[in-house]
Amino acid sequence: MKTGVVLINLGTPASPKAGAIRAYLSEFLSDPRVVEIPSALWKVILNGAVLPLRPAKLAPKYKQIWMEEGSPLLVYGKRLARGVQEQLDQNQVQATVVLAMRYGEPSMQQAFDQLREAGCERILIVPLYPQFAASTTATIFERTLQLHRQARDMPEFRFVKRFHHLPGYLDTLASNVRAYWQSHGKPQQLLLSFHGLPQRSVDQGDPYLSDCMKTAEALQTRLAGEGVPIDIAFQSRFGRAQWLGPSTLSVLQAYPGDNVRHVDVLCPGFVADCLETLEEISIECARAFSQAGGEQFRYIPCLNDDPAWISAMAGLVRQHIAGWPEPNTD
Ligand SMILES: C=CC1=C(C)c2cc3[nH]c(cc4nc(cc5[nH]c(cc1n2)c(C)c5CCC(=O)O)C(CCC(=O)O)=C4C)c(C)c3C=C
Ligand SMILES: [Fe+2]
Ligand SMILES: [Fe+2]
Repeated sequence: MKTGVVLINLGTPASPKAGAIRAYLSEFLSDPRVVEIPSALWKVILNGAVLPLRPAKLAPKYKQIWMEEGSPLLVYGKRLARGVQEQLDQNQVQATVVLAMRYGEPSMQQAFDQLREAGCERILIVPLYPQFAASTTATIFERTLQLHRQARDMPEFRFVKRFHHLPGYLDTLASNVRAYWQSHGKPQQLLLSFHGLPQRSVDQGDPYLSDCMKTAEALQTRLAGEGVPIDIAFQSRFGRAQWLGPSTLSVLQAYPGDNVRHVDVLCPGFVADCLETLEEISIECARAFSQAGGEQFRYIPCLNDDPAWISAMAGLVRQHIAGWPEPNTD
């Protein structure tokens, strides 16, 4: 019985131009799991203000972070999928690994077509989000079934809900921070910045905040011997509703007033660098910190294509596909 593995991240525009950004944002922000205000009202705001204005503002930002091979989120995703495939092959684990994006390309539909053509009857879905949120992880689960709504014959699915507790994920993050400090020296403060979420989602039972806090505690435990204080904050607020706080920007702007002038920022909720880390944190937040009197701002990169992270992901995949019973094909 053939097994397929789909590693799925959020998605990113096909090019750093306004037209491609508009197409991507339109698909992303039309997902009712992402923006939960009444759909008739949201359609007016999305088509009347967000889609006409935001792409032009984002285009120069995407251009600044674009790599030779494409958008960083996609480039690192491809490297991760290739690395996981190599590790499974080396260990004689028979599975086909593909990368997909929830919005844009390579699409989830393309991934399922590829796995169906390869004859995969079991599919493991791995959202590339360590912490569960309905707006990121659940929408991938839902889309998986939606894309098979017309199917007369379906594969078996397994869904990985989250992996914030995975030792290989936490250990690699902690050892990267330690290695960074060994090469560059320690800061006065380490700030863990997670992507934000509307406060309402958490009040309604989304476990995202709790997952982020558990991740932060596990990193604090691993880095306790270093003597660097650790704070937690939430970035990338979108829209006017109240989002989880404190906001990364406000924390960074307040540090110099409290005599914290050397800060390192790590974004443990992103497994790959992207617009939110390379532009919002490394450029915008760095500038705001300096304008508030900060002296040294350093951004510690995401796990990206780190070999230890690729091994951790391959291990997670192996754990999930081991012991998956052969379906009765009689
Ligand atoms: C890591 C987890 C993420 C959560 C949780 C999340 C929630 C969330 N995001 C938006 C709106 C936007 N996010 C945007 C970019 C973006 N978001 C994530 C991850 C999470 N989002 C990533 C990895 C990226 C980067 C994509 C890239 O191309 O590099 C954007 C687009 C950029 C912008 O316009 O600022 C928006 C919009 C909402 C509303 C939300 C929860 C409700
Ligand atoms: Fe986001
Ligand atoms: Fe952002």
